Amino acid sequence: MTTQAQQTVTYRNYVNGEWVAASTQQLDASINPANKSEIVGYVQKSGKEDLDRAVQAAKSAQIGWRKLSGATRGDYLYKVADILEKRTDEIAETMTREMGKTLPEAKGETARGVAILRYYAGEGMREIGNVIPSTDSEALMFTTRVPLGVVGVITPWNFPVAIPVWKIAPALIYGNTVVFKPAQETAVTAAKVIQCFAEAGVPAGVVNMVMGDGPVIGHGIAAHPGIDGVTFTGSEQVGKSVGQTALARGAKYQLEMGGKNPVIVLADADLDQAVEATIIGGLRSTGQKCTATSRVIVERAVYEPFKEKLLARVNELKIGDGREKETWMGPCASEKQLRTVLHYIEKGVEEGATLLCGGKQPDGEALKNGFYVEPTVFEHVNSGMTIAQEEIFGPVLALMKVDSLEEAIELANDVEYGLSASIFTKNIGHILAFIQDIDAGLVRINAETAGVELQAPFGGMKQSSSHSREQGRAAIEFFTAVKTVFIKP
Ligand SMILES: NC(=O)C1=CN([C@@H]2O[C@H](COP(=O)(O)OP(=O)(O)OC[C@H]3O[C@@H](n4cnc5c(N)ncnc54)[C@H](O)[C@@H]3O)[C@@H](O)[C@H]2O)C=CC1
Ligand SMILES: O=C(O)CCC(=O)C(=O)O
Repeated sequence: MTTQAQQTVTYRNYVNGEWVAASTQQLDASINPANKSEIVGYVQKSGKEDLDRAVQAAKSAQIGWRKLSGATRGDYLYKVADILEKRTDEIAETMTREMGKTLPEAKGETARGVAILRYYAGEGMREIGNVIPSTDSEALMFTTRVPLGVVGVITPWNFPVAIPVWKIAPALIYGNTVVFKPAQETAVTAAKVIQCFAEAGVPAGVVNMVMGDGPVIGHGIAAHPGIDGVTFTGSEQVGKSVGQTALARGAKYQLEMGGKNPVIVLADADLDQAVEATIIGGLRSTGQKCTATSRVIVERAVYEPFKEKLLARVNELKIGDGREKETWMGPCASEKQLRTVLHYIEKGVEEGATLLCGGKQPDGEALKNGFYVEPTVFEHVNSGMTIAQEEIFGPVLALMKVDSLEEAIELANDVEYGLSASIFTKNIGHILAFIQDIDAGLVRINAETAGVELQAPFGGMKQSSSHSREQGRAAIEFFTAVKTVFIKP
């Protein structure tokens, strides 16, 4: 019989084409949030010296990588995609064990990583500039694009495959080299993604991974003079400090941060469709998506039937280990996240909202060792309450009642964030008003607030992002700089 000690692997940093232990000789255990006594793997707790080596490797590899044709860089990404695709089941299983989302969700995310790699592989063959008529009739004027140089990639734990891939793939295709710092909570999954780059033969130094704590390696990336651009996804507080640190030394930065995403349900909505989208948008991945539905704003005429249908569906959801077939919703990704969610639930009750269902850790022998929380629905929530304003990042929905579309949009916009927003209605006039007036980077009609597509721009308004966009062709704006060229015979 194999023991856990025999099975538990130690994952190393990837620097200059080699798997290396951190100079600190310190490790963290990455644990399974569905069963906190299960160690998924040991990961490096690196120091500044490890980061310096990775930056040096990325710098040395940069010119060689930039000088390859886009098509050749694309061929490497196609190879990475093929390898990731072959390893989908294994990597998805690791993701579920390491951060708790259900296996079908983890498989879907890994498949999305494959599709993103292929999308950006093709990008190596697409145009990178425009010809602009010069006022000099003998001259040729055009724009072209060049890479930034070395890009630092700082990612969270909620999409441990998709987010790193949607940052690393465009960075590489446009000719940058990368220093990647994954969230420590999901560093095993990240290491498996980087194994795919290594196995595909991506040249040494082009992709480097340094695991470690945010304030050490994450901050170190933002502050490092050898890093030309920093792309970050995570909390608003950390994002802003990353942005300020990068700006202070004149580096380019891009931040994707929180959301407080509303769904509006109008009186003429298909209520079954709206309920299903609210459940999926709000509670899939245990509500741990920046695009998750958090506020549910319902017109008075349909409030009661909507609430009844919603509660009936929520009460059916099966909580459990994401590896089990019957499980609909897994645990929170970490103890810290569980504490945050419970804190917000407590705050909701304290501030006078009415708890309709959930609100606590579920009972049951099978669940007592994991970071589980019940899907939770509040009503009588007003905009002044903390649960109506702050990002919870957990399976918590706040119901709010309104009398008109205008009131609904006003309420929806009454937060600091502006990432995604949905409306359920059949009225074209209401749809057009919503598209026009809602403060959100992703505007969704008769669809859940989550559900990002890789070929379209992704990003938010207000405090949700640094006003930049990721994914699709929009990625070229961050990962390259424009040169305007004027040629005269
Ligand atoms: N927009 C999104 O997709 C995400 C939002 N969040 C929000 O953030 C809250 C806290 O989650 P955390 O994991 O603590 O997020 P976080 O913002 O602390 O972590 C995100 C990444 O930043 C790194 N980091 C941490 N401190 C840093 C620093 N001082 N300088 C540079 N990098 C640093 C982390 O190691 C991780 O790689 C959640 O409750 C949720 O509200 C969390 C994850 C993803
Ligand atoms: O909804 C999605 O698929 C992406 C969400 C996201 O980027 C995030 O939560 O960080």
